[in-house]
Amino acid sequence: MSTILSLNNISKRYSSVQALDGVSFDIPAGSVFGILGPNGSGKTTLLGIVTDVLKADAGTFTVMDETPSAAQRRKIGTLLETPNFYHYLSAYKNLQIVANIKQQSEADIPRVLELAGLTARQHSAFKTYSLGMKQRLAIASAMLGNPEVLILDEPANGLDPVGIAEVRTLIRQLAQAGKTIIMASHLLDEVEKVCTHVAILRKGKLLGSGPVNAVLSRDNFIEIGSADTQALAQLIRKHPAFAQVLPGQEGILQVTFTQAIDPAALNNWCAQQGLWLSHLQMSRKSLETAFLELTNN
Ligand SMILES: Nc1ncnc2c1ncn2[C@@H]1O[C@H](COP(=O)(O)OP(=O)(O)OP(=O)(O)O)[C@@H](O)[C@H]1O
Repeated sequence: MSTILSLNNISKRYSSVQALDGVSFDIPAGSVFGILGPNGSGKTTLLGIVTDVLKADAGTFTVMDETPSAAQRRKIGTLLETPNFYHYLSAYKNLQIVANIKQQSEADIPRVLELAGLTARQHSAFKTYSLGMKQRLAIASAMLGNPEVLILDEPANGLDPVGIAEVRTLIRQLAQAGKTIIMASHLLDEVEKVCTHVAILRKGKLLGSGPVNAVLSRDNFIEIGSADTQALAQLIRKHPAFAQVLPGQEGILQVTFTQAIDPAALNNWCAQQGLWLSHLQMSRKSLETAFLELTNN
């Protein structure tokens, strides 16, 4: 997978506040990349820098392996704050205005309305829209010109649960169509549900980045048990991916491996070595637990 955006040691200070402190990570093409962190962790500042609204004090970034240029910026659609749509005008008319401001062809309007699932209501006044429809229209406006990359700041903010679900579906559809989505969020749940990758920020510092599963649930272990716990403990140490074994309750062993382990394959391997498992269970530290551990020092 190639890289859409690569950040190298980005720092930014506002008088007494170090909003970003040497942040580096890569965003793979085709990912739904969540920038996750509590309020004030520097997410909006980071998005501001990569969209050229703000200037970093130090550090560099590349877009599609090149120093950012005007041509590349056109490949990025951004939605950093809710656009001021005209309440009495229809979705279509509002998009005409946006297209004219952004100097983009009005011919693209039907396509983005269709993407956002708003074709049937395109001639209704904006004020008659639900919260979810309003946000979908905002995303549609960012998609004018068919950019490869879409940057969204807190796309679920202020929405009701129905609206959140609608926006989530739209983001998934855009990702399926091959777009890279970069979104800031302070909601772990949101990131877990739509993102493939994540970078976690706290007080301007990067705590970790990579595929959601790798960053947020590193402590996967498997619980195993058999009639002869001693023999099992000895055997499991010989497994090619063995990392650690800890005694659990009632003769159950908690085993961690150096790589992802398929439970069926593990069961099969034990049987081949002459030991039958009476207990086998995957145990994954919840994303929530892992996230809290990461963010609370
Ligand atoms: N223009 C500014 N002047 C001074 N301090 C600022 C300015 N903009 C942001 N900050 C501070 O920089 C830090 C990072 O802010 P930023 O908005 O990037 O965080 P965030 O993670 O996006 O938070 P939120 O979700 O609340 O917007 C915060 O402490 C904030 O108060």
